[in-house]
Amino acid sequence: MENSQPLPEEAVLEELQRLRSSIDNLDAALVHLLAERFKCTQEVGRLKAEHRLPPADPEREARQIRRLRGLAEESKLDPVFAERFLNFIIAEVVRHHELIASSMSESRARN
Ligand SMILES: O=C(O)C(=O)C[C@]1(C(=O)O)C=C[C@@H](O)C=C1
Repeated sequence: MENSQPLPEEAVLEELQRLRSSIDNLDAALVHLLAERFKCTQEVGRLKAEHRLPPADPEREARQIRRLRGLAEESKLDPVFAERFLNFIIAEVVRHHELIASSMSESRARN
């Protein structure tokens, strides 16, 4: 900020520490949320494999992206970033679904 007085060094460090402590809490929340999301998607993967449904559902993905972009805009988050982030997660989920499907089809072939 151009017109503000420089903060004394100790106060700067305290402010940095305060912000980093919030960032650490938020990062922990993100990890917990992602872990819960992956628990759900693993169940979806098993259900899809059991019923021989395709791992990816592009129409569902298009709806999710549209919805998330809208939420991002409302929250002043870059919608391009939100879309990339969701695509990154979904790509990993689809990879898990494919692994579940191939291990299920191998075990079907053995029995
Ligand atoms: O909803 C599904 O069908 C899922 O498999 C979950 C999920 C997701 O991670 O949200 C992953 C892959 C699909 O292409 C769509 C969505």
